[in-house]
Amino acid sequence: MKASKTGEFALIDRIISEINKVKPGEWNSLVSGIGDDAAVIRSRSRYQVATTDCLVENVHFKKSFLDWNALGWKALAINLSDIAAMGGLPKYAVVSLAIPLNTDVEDVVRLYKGMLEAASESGTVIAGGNISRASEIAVHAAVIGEVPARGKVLLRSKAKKGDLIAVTGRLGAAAAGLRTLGGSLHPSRNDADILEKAFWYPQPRIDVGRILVKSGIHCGMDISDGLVADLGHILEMSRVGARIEAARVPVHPSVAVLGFEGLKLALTSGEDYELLFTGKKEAIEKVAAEACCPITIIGEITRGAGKLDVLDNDGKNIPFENGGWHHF
Ligand SMILES: Nc1ncnc2c1ncn2[C@@H]1O[C@H](COP(=O)(O)OP(=O)(O)OP(=O)(O)O)[C@@H](O)[C@H]1O
Ligand SMILES: Cc1ncc(C[n+]2csc(CCOP(=O)(O)O)c2C)c(N)n1
Ligand SMILES: [Mg+2]
Repeated sequence: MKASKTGEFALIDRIISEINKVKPGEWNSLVSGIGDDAAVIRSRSRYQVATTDCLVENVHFKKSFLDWNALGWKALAINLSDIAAMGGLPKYAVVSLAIPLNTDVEDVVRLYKGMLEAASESGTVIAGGNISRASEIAVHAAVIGEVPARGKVLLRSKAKKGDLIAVTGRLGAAAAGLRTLGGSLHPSRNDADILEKAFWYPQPRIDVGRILVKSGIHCGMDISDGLVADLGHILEMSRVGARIEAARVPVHPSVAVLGFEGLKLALTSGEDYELLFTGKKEAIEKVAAEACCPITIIGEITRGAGKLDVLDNDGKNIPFENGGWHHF
């Protein structure tokens, strides 16, 4: 059967079942493997975390609005965000570059300048990589980081009934930025600048990730595919349900002007790379007092296994046919 028919997550399940048949080598050191933002590996008194993600032309961006410096920033930032989503500190990155033969060398330099900005802001060393020619541009990165104290890690499987659900920052700006760059949305010049920047320059929430674990939060992930879809992963892995109040979702001000369409972008469009987490009210208040960005409580974890209700002001369920991005 073709990947386009099975869907992204059924394909990953198939990969998992092949891996589980073999379980080679240091399998016992794996605290948490496939299923979270990064793999967690036991190492002396610490945990190591490892992740990989990529940006591919015509999937994650188009040549028509490509900015090489921004591509470099974003390719590393989306990986740093996965480390942040585990409560980790990034340490080393390796980068695999696929570029067409006629790529300008200065554009590659621009790409690396963008990537190095993200690396130096987060204290990450670019330690190596790979290069290949290709028909379309693709930047793959992998990052290794560490969680300084064993057990103090954010997992998708740790949501508990009665936990409150919270997010960092404001949502929907990256998706509105993509539409602005693609020419299907026409905001004011000022909003266009803000939204395009949100699309190209996501800010990995590494500091907040550390604050979360220090404040007693155990469950978190980053929002790459869309809030509804990503919360779905937490519900599945934690075997719980959730109720969200749409009016509490922090829609980015440059997106809120779009009304219900703006709310839909904030709930289902992804690429904001904010953190989504659950925990006790007191722990979330501790986080809010320390974090450098807004922290908003949007709902509650419930018993109903896998069931997610997004409620409007009248307490009615807002249906979402497609809660987020799927590659297949
Ligand atoms: N080709 C693969 N081989 C092994 N594991 C995979 C593969 N692709 C994905 N996974 C694993 O499946 C899980 C889900 O992957 P996914 O890419 O959706 O997560 P993510 O990187 O956190 O999200 P996003 O890519 O949207 O930022 C992760 O734990 C990931 O490690
Ligand atoms: C040209 C173009 N069309 C659509 C999108 C939207 N998009 C692509 S991948 C993705 C999820 C995150 O990626 P991943 O799951 O690979 O980490 C989203 C929301 C885009 N960025 N560019
Ligand atoms: Mg991924």
